Amino acid sequence: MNGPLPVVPVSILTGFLGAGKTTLLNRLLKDPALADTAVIINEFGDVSIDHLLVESSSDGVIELSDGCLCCTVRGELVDTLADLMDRMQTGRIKPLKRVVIETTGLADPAPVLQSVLGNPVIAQNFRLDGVVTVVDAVNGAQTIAGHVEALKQVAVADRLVISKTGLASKEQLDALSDILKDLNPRAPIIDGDGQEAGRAELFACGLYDASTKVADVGRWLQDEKGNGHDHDHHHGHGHHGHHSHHHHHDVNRHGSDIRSFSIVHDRPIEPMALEMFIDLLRSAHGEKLLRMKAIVCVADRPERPVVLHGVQSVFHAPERLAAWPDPSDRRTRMVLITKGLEEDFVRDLFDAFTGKPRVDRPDAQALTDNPLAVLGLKF
Ligand SMILES: Nc1nc2c(ncn2[C@@H]2O[C@H](COP(=O)(O)OP(=O)(O)OP(=O)(O)O)[C@@H](O)[C@H]2O)c(=O)[nH]1
Repeated sequence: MNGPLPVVPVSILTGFLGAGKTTLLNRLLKDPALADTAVIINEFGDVSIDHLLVESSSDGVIELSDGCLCCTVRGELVDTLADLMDRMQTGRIKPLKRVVIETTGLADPAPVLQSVLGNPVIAQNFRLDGVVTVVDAVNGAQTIAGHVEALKQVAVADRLVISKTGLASKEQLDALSDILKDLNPRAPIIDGDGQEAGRAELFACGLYDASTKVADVGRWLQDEKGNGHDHDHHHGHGHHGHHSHHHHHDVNRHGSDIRSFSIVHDRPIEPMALEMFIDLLRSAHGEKLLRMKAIVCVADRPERPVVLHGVQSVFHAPERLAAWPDPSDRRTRMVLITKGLEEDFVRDLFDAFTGKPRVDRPDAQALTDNPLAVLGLKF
């Protein structure tokens, strides 16, 4: 007869939108020491792209449905962990050595931590091993100043990984390190490009201990106690699919002007049109574009999709994949998270460049001649 299964360590990988969580995770999953790890990812938006981009040799990637882990999907996280335990106990999956939960970039980590720490059933089988927070070297300081979630993500961390160090100046890096040390004096700061960030040990933090963090962390966790998943938990992500209609908007959670939406397009897009669409969006509204993630069918090589990542005004170099992750679905999918930028505006812009005729909107030529036309400005 088998004895009880060992308690499985759970790591939380967090960090603001586009900080580099999935990139780090992909690197870490190559470490053989992380075989038998289940990865739970949670993505904003009704069209998911992340699961296509997490490279895992096994089918150990579990995607939580649309919504944010710290709000609507919190109950689903508890159910997923319970289900994993059930599958291990009944021998349907091999015993797991670790579970990694990658949160959405807007997740407030306190309720996520509380789900693992505070649920009696979960606590019998899983223990919170640590929180690894990725901070973007270029946008980090500004993001922490502008978004309370980013600040909390830093404060609760056991380890802080600075990503994109190669894109930042020494001054930027020094200033960011000072901010991080202020918010979380005990967490080691790790260079995301270094060897240490790519090894399984990054996750082995020891039992999570809120008392080693700044005093606020204990209070946040305390505040979350009693906030069960079926409560009337307010949030303000706005329009992300079927969850949004029965939720109140709470500016304290994520800001009422934050929107998440997606664009799906089923014809290949001309490279020039794509470039102009991105260029106009970025140059006119970069600061309102918190995140853009896309897998695009480009007309020059429709069999090899292009992956695009925008993080505020920074657009990373596009990547051509060798093939479609799921060959049966070659549609362009784009997920955007914006702050103070309306969905209709972005859709109109996209339609203008992809040739959808609209009588009442400027077309691509009009926009290229006069980009301000799209702003709806009248002179
Ligand atoms: N140059 C450079 N680019 C990076 C680094 N880390 C991430 N990126 C790029 O940043 C973009 C966003 O990276 P992701 O790993 O998708 O970020 P994420 O935090 O998972 O994003 P969300 O899940 O949307 O919040 C991608 O284009 C990455 O290639 C880094 O260390 N250096």
